[in-house]
Amino acid sequence: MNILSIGGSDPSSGAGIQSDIRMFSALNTYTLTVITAITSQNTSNFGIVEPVSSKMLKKQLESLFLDFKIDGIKIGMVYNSKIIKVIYQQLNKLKIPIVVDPVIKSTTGGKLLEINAVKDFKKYIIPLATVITPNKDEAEFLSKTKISRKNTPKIIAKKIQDMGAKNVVITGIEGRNNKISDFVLEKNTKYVISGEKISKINHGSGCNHSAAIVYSLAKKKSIKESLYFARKFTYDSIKNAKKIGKGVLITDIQSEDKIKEDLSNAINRFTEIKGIYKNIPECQTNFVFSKQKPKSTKDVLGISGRIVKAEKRVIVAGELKYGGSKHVATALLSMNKKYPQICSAINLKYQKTTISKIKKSKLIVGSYDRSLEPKDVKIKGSTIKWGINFAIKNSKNIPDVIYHKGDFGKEPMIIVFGKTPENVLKKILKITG
Ligand SMILES: Nc1ncnc2c1ncn2[C@@H]1O[C@H](COP(=O)(O)OP(=O)(O)O)[C@@H](O)[C@H]1O
Ligand SMILES: Cc1ncc(COP(=O)(O)O)c(N)n1
Repeated sequence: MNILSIGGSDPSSGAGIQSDIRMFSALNTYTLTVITAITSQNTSNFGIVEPVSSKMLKKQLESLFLDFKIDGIKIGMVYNSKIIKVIYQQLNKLKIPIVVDPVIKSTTGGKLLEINAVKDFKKYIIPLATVITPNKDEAEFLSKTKISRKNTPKIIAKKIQDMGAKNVVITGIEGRNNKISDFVLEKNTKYVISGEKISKINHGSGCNHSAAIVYSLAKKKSIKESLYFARKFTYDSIKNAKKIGKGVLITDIQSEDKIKEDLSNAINRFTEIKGIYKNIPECQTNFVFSKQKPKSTKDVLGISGRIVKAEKRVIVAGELKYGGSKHVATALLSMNKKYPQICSAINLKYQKTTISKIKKSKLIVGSYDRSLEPKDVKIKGSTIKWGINFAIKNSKNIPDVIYHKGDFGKEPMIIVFGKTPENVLKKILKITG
């Protein structure tokens, strides 16, 4: 998936284009970027702004539209009227989700939109928005109305919707009991997404929120699903905010989320492989991905249920959890001990046809014979560890696949290994179907 972020450069990478690259990368998404302005800022102070020329902006956009399929666009800092008009000319005919984050002032007080550009912002940028995400201050500023008992968030959101945005989210409305809420106005419905307020002053949460929304919309999720996803994503990024500079904290995403995201994407794609149900064994399938240097199955993410066969479909029963898999995770741990770069694995049904496809596809295959298993291994219940080590010892290179033909009362099995779930998936595509 390719997402385009149009916005300002923040050299401290806490917000703007650089923050978007970090966030989209954490979501496993390729980021295209068009810079509207260069800023000098850090976590304490905002310096100066140098907008790019209309010509430079137009050329950047054209070069991307000529080359890439773009699945969604995020618009952040636009700064002046000239920039606004070029963006409008280039984007107004597009039929992909566009999320507008109306950045007006930075957390550190810098001006991100010239006062005399506000009119054009309303005229040209707001109507491009599939979703617009003003925070409370920005919503009040754009609607020229203070939120009060009389002027509810709904009234203010409606004013912004009337400027042309399809869906409006007013973020960061603080409530009682340490709650922070986002008010949502879709075309025909309104709702509030509420949650716990984290007491951290941070830089980047608004950028992360709009980035996560466009990511989810580009994946064809509904507005509501995307907003819930973005809220959770942003919450995690604030929770994980770090003191990198001397001033405000910079939001970040834990790498665990990346592990989850990568595995979850691969599992979804696995379930969509045509005819894959034929490769699910009686004991069902698990797909795992470990942290670096895993010590136990607790460091291995897997499905707490299994991927199960339901007639000619496969479905994921259970959720992703560390420690969610026992058998496949144990096999992976043995493999990872010898080859630390191998962090992902899946088990598939043993079939002679699959083995011959594996051999033809030039993948490296190892195997073990459970009937040769020493008695003490059986008693200790460490069959998998013994088997994988046996197969590794007898293989000159890193095995892509290890299988065994079963034993009395034990189902034969194939395990495919790889560095990442994506890597495992590529191998599966070679040997199934
Ligand atoms: N301290 C906080 N604790 C939890 N969630 C927050 C906090 N601050 C903002 N959010 C949430 O983060 C998302 C981004 O909003 P916000 O930070 O208000 O945007 P902006 O950076 O434009 O001010 C929203 O979903 C908002 O509710
Ligand atoms: C280039 C650029 N774009 C956006 C923001 C707003 O982010 P924040 O409100 O977190 O300062 C920023 N500071 N700089």
